[in-house]
Amino acid sequence: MMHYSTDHLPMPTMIQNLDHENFFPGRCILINGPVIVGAGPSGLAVGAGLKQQGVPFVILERANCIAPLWQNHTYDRLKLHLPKQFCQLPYFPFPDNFPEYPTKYQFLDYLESYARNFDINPQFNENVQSATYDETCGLWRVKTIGSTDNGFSRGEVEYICRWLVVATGENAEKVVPEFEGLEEFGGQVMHVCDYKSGETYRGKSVLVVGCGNSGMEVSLDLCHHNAIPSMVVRSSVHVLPREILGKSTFDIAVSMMKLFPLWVVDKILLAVARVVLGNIEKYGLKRPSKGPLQLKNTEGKTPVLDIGALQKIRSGEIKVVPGIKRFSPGRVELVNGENLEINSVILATGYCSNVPSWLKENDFFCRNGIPKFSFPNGWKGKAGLYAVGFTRRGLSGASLDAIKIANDIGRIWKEETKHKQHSVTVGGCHRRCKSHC
Ligand SMILES: Cc1cc2nc3c(=O)[nH]c(=O)nc-3n(C[C@H](O)[C@H](O)[C@H](O)COP(=O)(O)OP(=O)(O)OC[C@H]3O[C@@H](n4cnc5c(N)ncnc54)[C@H](O)[C@@H]3O)c2cc1C
Ligand SMILES: NC(=O)C1=CN([C@@H]2O[C@H](COP(=O)(O)OP(=O)(O)OC[C@H]3O[C@@H](n4cnc5c(N)ncnc54)[C@H](OP(=O)(O)O)[C@@H]3O)[C@@H](O)[C@H]2O)C=CC1
Ligand SMILES: O=C(O)C(=O)Cc1c[nH]c2ccccc12
Repeated sequence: MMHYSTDHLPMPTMIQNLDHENFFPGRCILINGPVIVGAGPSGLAVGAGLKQQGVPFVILERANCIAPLWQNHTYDRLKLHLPKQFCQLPYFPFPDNFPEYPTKYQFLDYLESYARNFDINPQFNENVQSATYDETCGLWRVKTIGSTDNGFSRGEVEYICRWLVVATGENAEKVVPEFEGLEEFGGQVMHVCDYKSGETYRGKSVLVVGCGNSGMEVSLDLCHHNAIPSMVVRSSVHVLPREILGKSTFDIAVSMMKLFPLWVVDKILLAVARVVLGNIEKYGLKRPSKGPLQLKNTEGKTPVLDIGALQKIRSGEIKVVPGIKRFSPGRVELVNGENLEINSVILATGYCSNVPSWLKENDFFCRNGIPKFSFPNGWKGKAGLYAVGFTRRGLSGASLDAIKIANDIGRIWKEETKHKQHSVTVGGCHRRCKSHC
């Protein structure tokens, strides 16, 4: 049993307000405080802010660990591609000995100590199936299917709460496009979220579909393992050097954004990229018509911060190819008519939010599972609904959301519980924020 100590009593009386039509047959738990869905960096950061203010909460996580995206769905050599000061979570800095670009293992160690430091204990193996606002009682009803570590069902549970914090991320599900003939291809096909290293691809021809940061970095990793990657660039891509004269391009862009409008910063970035990288269009890497930051802001498409793939493209070790027409046994036909013999396919075709599949709400989130209002207005909805980590600003954007959300809930919590202070501390005992019904 999780233990959430709090000085505030649960509110069992509210349960009586739930109407009978919405009667739930499974276990039903009233949460005295917010329910946070997702124990990635965003959910942990909100949890830390709430802990600091003494607000009890529950984090529901479908996986059996914190930050499963980082633990289970990233490749071995991954490093953060933004400098460390843009990737640390609120109230708890990275250790001083971390390098400028921490490895994923260092980042994971940090997240573990973050959770430990704030005594955050998510409820693991709780997959949220639906969340509905019940207007009759003014509470959120969050239904989960629980499982054991071996995958056996533990049945359904309904959590009832006043505040719901959506922290399921922009990368909750892999995007797997359909391709003609892929079922006849016969070789190994995997999404990049399951790729660990190029070790098993030595000497093999691998088609990497997609040229975002994943496609580029996996192609580079394949080169390091003497595999032969061909990378599909079906439309366009912005590649920027990760550093300019030893200083982080991202850091430079952030500084420039304080002085100039976005389009000016984009023009400067592109001019500098042209000097540092040369004309990349001659390698098949057409640049989008929108600038890199404008594209990130409007469409969420992250520019590639090059860590070495471009050099391999120049040398021909990574072959850039156009879009896919169809697959056939052991081969792929491209839109330019070229036909390649390949052993495996790695789909670096991106990720998407899963919010529309479970959150029953039409006002705050768009159909693509991202809040309708962009930064800085997309963190708070109506009726106690919040969203963290959906501003297309990476970990630093998530941290900003988390601070605002924790402070907002903390403020309301303090106001509303002020008058109860005397009655709840009777006996000075700690109480759990959960009550069962
Ligand atoms: C490979 C990769 C590298 C990246 N590198 C950087 C970087 O260097 N710097 C940077 O700033 N950003 C980076 N990002 C962006 C990335 O989005 C963030 O780093 C970060 O993981 C976002 O945190 P999050 O908590 O919002 O989402 P996530 O880490 O995805 O966490 C969301 C959590 O919600 C859980 N969940 C989802 N649906 C449900 C459900 N229905 N019920 C219960 N739980 C659910 C998931 O299991 C997951 O644990 C990178 C992304 C990827 C994919
Ligand atoms: N070191 C790091 O910190 C890393 C960070 N990341 C981050 O993770 C996030 C996800 O990145 P990533 O996984 O690269 O996903 P992206 O969404 O950035 O890229 C997806 C790519 O797949 C292509 N694609 C999609 N469908 C098809 C199709 N049917 N045929 C051909 N190509 C297709 C897209 O092309 P099109 O543009 O034409 O749609 C695009 O090039 C990003 O925010 C990224 O920055 C990822 C890896 C490493
Ligand atoms: O790494 C990512 O995917 C991020 O979302 C971090 C990020 C936010 N804004 C950017 C602009 C350029 C490159 C990376 C990012």
